[in-house]
Amino acid sequence: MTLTLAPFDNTEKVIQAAPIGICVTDAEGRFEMVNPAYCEFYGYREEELLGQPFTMVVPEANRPLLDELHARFIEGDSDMEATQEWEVQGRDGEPRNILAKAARILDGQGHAKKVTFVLDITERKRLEERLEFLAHHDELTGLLNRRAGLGLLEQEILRSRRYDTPLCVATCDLDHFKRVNDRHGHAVGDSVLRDVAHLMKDAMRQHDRVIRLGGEEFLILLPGVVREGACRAVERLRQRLETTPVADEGLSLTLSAGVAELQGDEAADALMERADRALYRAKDQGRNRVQDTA
Ligand SMILES: Nc1nc2c(ncn2[C@@H]2O[C@H](COP(=O)(O)OP(=O)(O)OP(=O)(O)O)[C@@H](O)[C@H]2O)c(=O)[nH]1
Repeated sequence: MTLTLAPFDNTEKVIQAAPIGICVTDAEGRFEMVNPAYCEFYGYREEELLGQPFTMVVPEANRPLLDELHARFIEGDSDMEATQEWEVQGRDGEPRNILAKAARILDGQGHAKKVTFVLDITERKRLEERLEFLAHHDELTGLLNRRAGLGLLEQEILRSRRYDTPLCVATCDLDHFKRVNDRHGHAVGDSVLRDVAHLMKDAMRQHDRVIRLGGEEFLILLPGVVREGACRAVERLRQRLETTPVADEGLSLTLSAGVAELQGDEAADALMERADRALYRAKDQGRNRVQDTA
């Protein structure tokens, strides 16, 4: 398609009206032209940008790399730069994401410049990151979700076999949680779950992983720990929950737990089943206790 701009050169108007950011940088990477959309996106006035190095809108750590890429593009053979994603920052310092595509152009004296087209993809990026997070985490508590947790258990089993190290699991279930919902409403129930999740993560060691299996049921993976050690750790958690009021209402909650240590060539579901059986025993025996599979 041929675009005819004659008899007048309307390029300037087209650039000014473009809804995407456009800038021209000289061989040293200084701004020579910025259009209104570019200024608006970064929160600077035109006169604040002109003559400045374009790296003023990228995080400090990336400046040397971007300077080098700019110089290489200006001196190189290719007239078009592939579309790339970058993290940038405007006047307010907030990180944003852009898609940038660039072309090399020549001025009247034959000097090479770079024209860059900038598309704001911050929202899309945030949405992608959120979807990625939600694929592996439970939205209410931020803990790993069931699918991710069971995947992790499979990995921990492989690791335990390869390095011949122990591995324990604990299935935990809040006691009489239904009463919280019934007496205080679902929103308070949600707050309780959030606080309990936070307490569980805080009470366990860094290498332990806390997973929300669903409802008021959690799974803790304790790699490198034998059954007695795992029981002690989960007992500490039980005591801590018992003595820590949760949610704005300061409610007292307790939990029951079943602990099992991986045996021989046991599969993940068999290990979980043994932990579950211990949990049922803890419930049967009056709740608010930790049972193991001995
Ligand atoms: N607020 C809230 N409640 C939930 C959520 N998921 C599950 N529940 C509730 O958790 C309750 C679980 O009840 P039960 O399975 O009877 O267990 P329990 O009352 O804790 O009794 P025991 O386990 O026998 O001690 C049900 O009322 C569910 O509706 C959630 O995400 N938010």
